[in-house]
Amino acid sequence: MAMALAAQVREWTGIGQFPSATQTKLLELLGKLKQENVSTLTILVMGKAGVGKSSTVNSIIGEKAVSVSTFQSEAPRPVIVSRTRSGFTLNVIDTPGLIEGGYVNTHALDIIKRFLLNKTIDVLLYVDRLDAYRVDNLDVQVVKAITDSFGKEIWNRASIVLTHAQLSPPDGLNYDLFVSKRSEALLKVVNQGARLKKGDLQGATIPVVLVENSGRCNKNESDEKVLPNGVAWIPNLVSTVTEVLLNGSKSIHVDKKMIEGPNPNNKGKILIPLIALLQYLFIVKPMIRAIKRDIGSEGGLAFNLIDASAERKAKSPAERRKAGVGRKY
Ligand SMILES: Nc1nc2c(ncn2[C@@H]2O[C@H](COP(=O)(O)OP(=O)(O)OP(=O)(O)O)[C@@H](O)[C@H]2O)c(=O)[nH]1
Repeated sequence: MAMALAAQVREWTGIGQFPSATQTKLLELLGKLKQENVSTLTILVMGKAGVGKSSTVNSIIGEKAVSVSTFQSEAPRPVIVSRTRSGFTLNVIDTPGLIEGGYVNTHALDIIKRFLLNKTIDVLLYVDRLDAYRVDNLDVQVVKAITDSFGKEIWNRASIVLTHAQLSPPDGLNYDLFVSKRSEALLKVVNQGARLKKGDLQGATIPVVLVENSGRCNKNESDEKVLPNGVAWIPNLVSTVTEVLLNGSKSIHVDKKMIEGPNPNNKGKILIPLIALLQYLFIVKPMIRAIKRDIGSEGGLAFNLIDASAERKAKSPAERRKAGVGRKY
């Protein structure tokens, strides 16, 4: 199995597709990782369906490594894309959308968790679109599902990616203002869904990065794809990933316990037989013993009382006999 996986790791030739300015920046970042003794980077890409997860994977790798579809495929499965470059291995895991028919697709989530068994997630890219104007409870549920699966700590290793970033905000709104409003809304969703408390995050906040996967993305004079605010987004995305990786928090290792761990909603149900056993051993059994003891002693006591009153009332020997005084019980 390990050999089969190793055989799939191809040379990261896609990097050569980027304009030289982007290549230089990417190689600089890889050099920085090497300095920090990081030789593997595994990025997990998650989010709702159709938000641009697969397109973002392809943009990072620099080639059409995973298929991009307008419609969700029949049997969605996670896909790992692995590439090496001078001793460094980049793994990007694309996952199926987490929402189906207005609900969190727990089946898809289960498949993702099983796929990740024994893998270590270095960075989570939580993808959504920039050109969406509201957040709702479904967004909170997606974040909650991710948190329930991998723990709150995963948000220490996360970055929010907003696709479709080449847009003109409505009502002539300033681009940066629009971006910050949308970012705030999503950060709120993450805080709410993950129930993050003060101090839960290693850094001050989860970084938000903008992505424009379209082939029609504007370019600067160095031929790099740029956003309306002039930022060359591919090196910016990789730079943010590097910062998250080196922020001092721990990577998330997905073990058996994590994927088979009790759903927090079922915790109570699992404890029921144990509580019943403890109740039997420490409450019911001692009660039965006490009742038995009481019956025994109460019986004797009742007979003694009859004896005593009969003895007091019985005057003649006949009366005493009739009352059973002196009879052995
Ligand atoms: N204009 C624009 N279109 C995008 C962008 N990212 C993705 N798309 C388009 O959006 C559609 C869905 O993209 P995917 O990358 O398949 O989205 P996904 O999140 O992987 O979808 P599922 O696998 O179904 O969950 C495709 O038609 C893409 O071409 C973007 O940044 N800008």
